[in-house]
Amino acid sequence: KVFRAWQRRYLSFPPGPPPYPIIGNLLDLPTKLPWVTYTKWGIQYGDLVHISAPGQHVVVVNSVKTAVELFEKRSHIYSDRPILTMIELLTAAIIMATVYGYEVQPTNDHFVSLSESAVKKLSDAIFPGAMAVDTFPILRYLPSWMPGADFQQFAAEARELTKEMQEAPVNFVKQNMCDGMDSTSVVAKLLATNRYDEVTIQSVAGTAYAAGADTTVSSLTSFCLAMALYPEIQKKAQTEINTVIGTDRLPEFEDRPLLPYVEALYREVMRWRPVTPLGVPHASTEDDIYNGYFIPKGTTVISNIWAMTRDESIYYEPDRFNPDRFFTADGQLNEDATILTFGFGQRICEGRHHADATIWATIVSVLSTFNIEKAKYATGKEIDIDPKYSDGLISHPEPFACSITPRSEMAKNLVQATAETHDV
Ligand code: HEM
Repeated sequence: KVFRAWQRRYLSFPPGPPPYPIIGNLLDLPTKLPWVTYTKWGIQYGDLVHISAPGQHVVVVNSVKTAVELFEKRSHIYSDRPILTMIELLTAAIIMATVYGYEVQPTNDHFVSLSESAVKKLSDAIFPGAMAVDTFPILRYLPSWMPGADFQQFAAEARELTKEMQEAPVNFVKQNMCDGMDSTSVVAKLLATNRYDEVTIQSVAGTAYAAGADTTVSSLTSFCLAMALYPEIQKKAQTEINTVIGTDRLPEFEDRPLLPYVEALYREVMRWRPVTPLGVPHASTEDDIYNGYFIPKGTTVISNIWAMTRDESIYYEPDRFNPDRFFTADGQLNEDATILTFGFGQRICEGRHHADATIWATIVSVLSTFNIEKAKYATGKEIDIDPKYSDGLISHPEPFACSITPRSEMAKNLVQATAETHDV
């Protein structure tokens, strides 16, 4: 105890922007694209940046090396999750396709819209500074009509959305089971065992869906964006696929080792625009000293994956989409195969193998069958793309115009068959 008191008194926190009395760095906390500000602070203050708000210590980790030191080598300390008042106000977890045996409609799907709205609410609320109520938990007791208490309204809406998102698809599965149409989906199997209560099943299924769907879509949209912006890279990958696979079948997982350029392109999609630029916050469960700095128990520890993927000592011209950076001088794939956007240590993404397989399979299938290009005005002039990304836990490219056209007979037949199935 005495030693701990000594530590607290004589060791300093890691460097960071100077705090004001009482409110700490409250006014410095960025709410828009926070990873950009954190990256600038990283350049100014170093690998580990400390910021504070009343009752809250936050440490931002800006390099892979420090992330490995804290989240992996000291995983017994840095593997908890912070309790955010705002998230508590929303109810815990979110939700939903293999899980429910439900075939999503090609457009305007009700369940998908429900979950997108609820995930967006959660995503907007998770980082320090996003919600004043996280900094001053006492604000939760403000009546909802008070000025400044609009988060109450936000929380009420999010709670309602989350509840509906969790309940609606499980009810759909129950109906299908009654009609004898579903015994294979995860939810149907869990319901059939009679071992778990329905709310638990709703939460588990919802969490898997929420964690997986939006993230994967964001990566694949970034892939389309990169292909529209870098046609020569798309061509190079297509040439590799044509040479190795030909044009009369789709690539399969067994072909993966034979397609190194596609592999590098996949790694570059995940690096160029990391879906989770600030990971998901961890929290420390013990006081710790790192490099002579004091990190108190309960600190929120943020992995600045954006900064790690912009590290110019590893990734030359980091904003350029360039799969060649993953090759050695003698043309072999290099060892940089870790996808940083899946996070670190004990809390690393549970669904990373699933995501890796889904994203790779979609990328290689699209490359083999379609051309993605900038869209054109009626005059034939190309429509410029100025790719902006959204805020929040999961960052998405904002909508952009592009043209997707079948490039092989096989693709044309596929498009025709899909159009007939969906009557479009
Ligand atoms: C591009 C796709 C994906 C990305 C970028 C992604 C990213 C992440 C990140 C950054 C974390 C937190 C890691 C950390 O705390 O350091 C995480 C956790 C998690 N992910 Fe993913 N994820 C993706 C897809 C999926 C999929 C497909 C599933 C499920 C099928 C999934 C399930 C989970 C779960 C359950 C956790 C919580 C792990 C824990 O807290 O212990 N994720 N993911």
